[in-house]
Amino acid sequence: MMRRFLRQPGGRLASIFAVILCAMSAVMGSYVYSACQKASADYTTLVSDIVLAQQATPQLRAALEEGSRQPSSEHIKYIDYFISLSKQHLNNIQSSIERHRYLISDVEYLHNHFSELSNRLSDLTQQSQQAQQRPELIDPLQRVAMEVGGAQAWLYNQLLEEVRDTSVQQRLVMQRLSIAVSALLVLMVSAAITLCLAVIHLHRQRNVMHQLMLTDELTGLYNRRHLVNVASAALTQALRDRAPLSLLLLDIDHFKQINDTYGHPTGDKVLRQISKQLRELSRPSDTLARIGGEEFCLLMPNTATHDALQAADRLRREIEVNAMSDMELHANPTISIGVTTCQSGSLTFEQLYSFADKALYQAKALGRNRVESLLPPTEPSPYSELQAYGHTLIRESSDS
Ligand SMILES: Nc1nc2c(ncn2[C@@H]2O[C@H](COP(=O)(O)OP(=O)(O)OP(=O)(O)O)[C@@H](O)[C@H]2O)c(=O)[nH]1
Repeated sequence: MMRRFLRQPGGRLASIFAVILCAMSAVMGSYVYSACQKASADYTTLVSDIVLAQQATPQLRAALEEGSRQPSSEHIKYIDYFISLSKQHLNNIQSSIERHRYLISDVEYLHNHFSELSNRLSDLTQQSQQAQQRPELIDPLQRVAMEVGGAQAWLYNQLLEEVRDTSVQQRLVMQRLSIAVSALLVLMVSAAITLCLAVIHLHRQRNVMHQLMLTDELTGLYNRRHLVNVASAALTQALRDRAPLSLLLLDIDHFKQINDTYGHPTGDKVLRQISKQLRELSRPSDTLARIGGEEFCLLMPNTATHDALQAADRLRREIEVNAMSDMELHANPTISIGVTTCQSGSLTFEQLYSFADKALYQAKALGRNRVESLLPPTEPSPYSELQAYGHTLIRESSDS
């Protein structure tokens, strides 16, 4: 079923569309997922940078207190180390913010505070270097360092609040985006499924239409259009293989009487019943069609006249004996059959049909419920075979 669907151009198109939609959906889904992951990782990095920087401030304060108790160049070096550590943290945070500007909504406002703090830390470094030469300068150094530490703590608190606010907003946006993308995915997949179902439906409709075009509604047998197509191909093949091809024309006898006596619905039932029997009695390789009101045609590839006559007589007898066993008709309907054969010659279907039609006409004229044959002029005569079955061979005037 799937393979048949894919073989159709519409089916292939729908499948390609479905695959493209699914691929697009998967790409969008994974893009949103990785964007969420990246934002969360960037946020964690920035927050941990700020927390580390915040931890350096009390360490500096402790070093200053220790230094003021025992002012020595050793302690001042220690203070200097924490000042440069604070500067390093500040630089890290600045470059982290530069790299992930989207994590903070108002960067410009913080920018001035960063430059001011950076300048003050540079001044503090100079002061601590002077204090290393002159330890008595430890008090002014401590006073300024305390002020800078306060400014640092304020800035980092502000920064954390900013980052948290932005992160909450971004999480909200991401959640909405995820919902929108999920809805879009569902829509796309539904569209792809709907498209595939529509193509399958159209494909089925087309098959039904095709079937209706080739079959007869009442009996379910093939119609004349299909028979002509199959016959043309079979004649070409027969010519190529130099093989015989026979055509039987079957007509129900006195069908008008059946209609008149029992009514049209019974007539239809007779037509269906005879069709069913003809179908059961004919070979699968033969093509059986209803080509007129009560007229049928059986195309028999690879069948010589002798075999075609045998088959025709078998059909005639079966219909006469069994056709209407379950219907209350006064007498079983009978059929007359005209047979012709194309002995690997180059005939058209119309030509072949006219020979079978003439043979049928002869069968009707000779009393009905019988088989007659007529061969194309150039074909060899199966006269001796026909004698054996008690049939009459009608010869073309040109042939006799
Ligand atoms: N019930 C029914 N009758 C149909 C259908 N198609 C054609 N007929 C009838 O078939 C009858 C054919 O009548 P005729 O052509 O005179 O042939 P016949 O009565 O069989 O006589 P012979 O063929 O000479 O034996 C007509 O009455 C048509 O109305 C059909 O689909 N259903």
